[in-house]
Amino acid sequence: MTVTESYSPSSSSSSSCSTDSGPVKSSTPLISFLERIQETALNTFGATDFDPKLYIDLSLKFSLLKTEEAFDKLLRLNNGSVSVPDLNSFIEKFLNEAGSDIVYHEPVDFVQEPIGFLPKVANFEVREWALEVHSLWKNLSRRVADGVIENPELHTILPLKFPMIIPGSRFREVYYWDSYWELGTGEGSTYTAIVGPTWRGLLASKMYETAKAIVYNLISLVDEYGYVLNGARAYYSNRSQPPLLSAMVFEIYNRTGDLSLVKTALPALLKEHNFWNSGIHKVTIQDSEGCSHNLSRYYAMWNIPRPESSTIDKESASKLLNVSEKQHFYRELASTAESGWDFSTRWMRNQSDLTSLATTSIIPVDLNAYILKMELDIAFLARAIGDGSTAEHFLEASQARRKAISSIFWNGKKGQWLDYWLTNTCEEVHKWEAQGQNQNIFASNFIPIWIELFYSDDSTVEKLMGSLQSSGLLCAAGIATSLSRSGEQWDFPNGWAPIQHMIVEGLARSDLKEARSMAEDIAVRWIKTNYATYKKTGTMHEKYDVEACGKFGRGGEYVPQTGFGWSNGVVLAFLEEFGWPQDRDMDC
Ligand SMILES: OC[C@H]1O[C@H](O[C@H]2O[C@H](CO)[C@@H](O)[C@H](O)[C@H]2O)[C@H](O)[C@@H](O)[C@@H]1O
Repeated sequence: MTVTESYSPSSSSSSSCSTDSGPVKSSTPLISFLERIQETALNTFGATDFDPKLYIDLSLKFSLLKTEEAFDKLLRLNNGSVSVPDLNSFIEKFLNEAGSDIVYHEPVDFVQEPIGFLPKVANFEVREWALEVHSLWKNLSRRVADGVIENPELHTILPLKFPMIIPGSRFREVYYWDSYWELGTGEGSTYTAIVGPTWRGLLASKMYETAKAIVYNLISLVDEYGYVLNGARAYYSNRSQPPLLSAMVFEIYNRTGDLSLVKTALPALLKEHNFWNSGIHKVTIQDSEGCSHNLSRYYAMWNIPRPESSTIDKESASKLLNVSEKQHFYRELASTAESGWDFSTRWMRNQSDLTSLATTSIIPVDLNAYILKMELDIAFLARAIGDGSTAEHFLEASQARRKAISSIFWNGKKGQWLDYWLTNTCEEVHKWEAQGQNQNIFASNFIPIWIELFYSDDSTVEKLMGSLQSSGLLCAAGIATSLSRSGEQWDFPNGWAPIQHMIVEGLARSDLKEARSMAEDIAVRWIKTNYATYKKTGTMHEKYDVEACGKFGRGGEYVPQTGFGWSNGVVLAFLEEFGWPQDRDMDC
């Protein structure tokens, strides 16, 4: 297989700005205390099966002061450990279990078999399975426990007002970009003619109230913080995640025509747009013809270990010698988490060295495609509520970003958009150089095809299809995220695949018949792999099956992840769009 090469845009990989100087959000005393418990638990229980997030998700039974006093009284050995019985009894007496601050919530709009559910799925076996997947929304539905609203200072979970869908497993809170695939997107409104066929996840399940609740929660985060947090925990407040809120509002509006949602959402979307297009997130770059473009990058407001992974981050940083190198690395770790791709060689100067992460020095293709979508959505939604001047302003912004995406990222020879690496992060205005484009292949290089401005251009679609076909990314479970076998979560063969939804969606909307059939082929692979895994393990909940659909593509090397709300969403969305004929079997 093709091996992704280590990437360094120029010989001067350490720019004069390699020391850390960005903004830092303050942590809370509760988080700092839970990190101490985390550290002690590692020393006491040992590293086997140790999940640091478990400890930062605990909540207090009593005040922080009282809990801290009791913790300080525990008898310690030299290495900072406590006896196992002492630590266990402290935890039992003073802390509530991780996950107890969210409780099951019966979704108000769930019915066993919604009217009009997946009308194009004719095959009985597939319908039955799709109904089981649909019923999984119930397993992932939660609301914040009453105790959190009463005493938020005892919890790291944020007191969201509305019910929520969580990814599942160790992720016991709302995640920003996961929410997009859970929500899926909608079809069948009066606007379908304008936007073309679109998608459904929760919307395929006709759970509009649940979908809206997700969006209202995210809006409340923008109201409070100015952006949507990575996830709804206090320790995620130092960064966001790929910005897909506008896409959610757009899809719900298309489906329900709910103007009051649009009116509430618009001010939040404007705030969010400003967050991504000012300060540290904004990068100005001059193209080869001397035109200046504004684009955006990931950049967390944090330069210490991520609290949910603190013990791991410290270990990863241990080979760095001085404080400023460590701070720089910690910021890169958090900024990579902001990208949603934590972690991947996509962000590393040296494939085998995590400390070479350089996310803040990269202008990412996918982020800018999402922001272009945001601009188009804002223009559309503003027009829907009669705000012509905002609509006009954002239409202009979208035209500028479209030009920027073409000038800075597009590589005609490769037929892909390529991430751009900055050579000197200190410059106010960066000068574009051909060698700044990262030539390595990632699924993100294909994401702009999601946007109508690109999928409506036949010659771009044709080039991109050829490029995708020969990329090596097409696997048994659809599109892999990367070709590198680094062992990182977002690299081959572990790369999670929900983003393939956007590529498939763009191809399916193109006027080219071949593009739609390529999209369907990818969707069929994804569905079959999920089905095979489900049949084998009896669940969609974070199960990996190396052998499922092994005879496709890479012959069993690809490890699909069929857990999580977002897998449910993408399966339902694909079934909604392409259907499943009676005579197509489900065998891999
Ligand atoms: O626990 C460490 C990291 O976990 C999250 O990242 C991963 O799970 C998320 C939830 O499914 C997903 O949105 C993300 O793309 C995954 O990489 C979290 O988002 C990170 O910030 C966190 O450090």
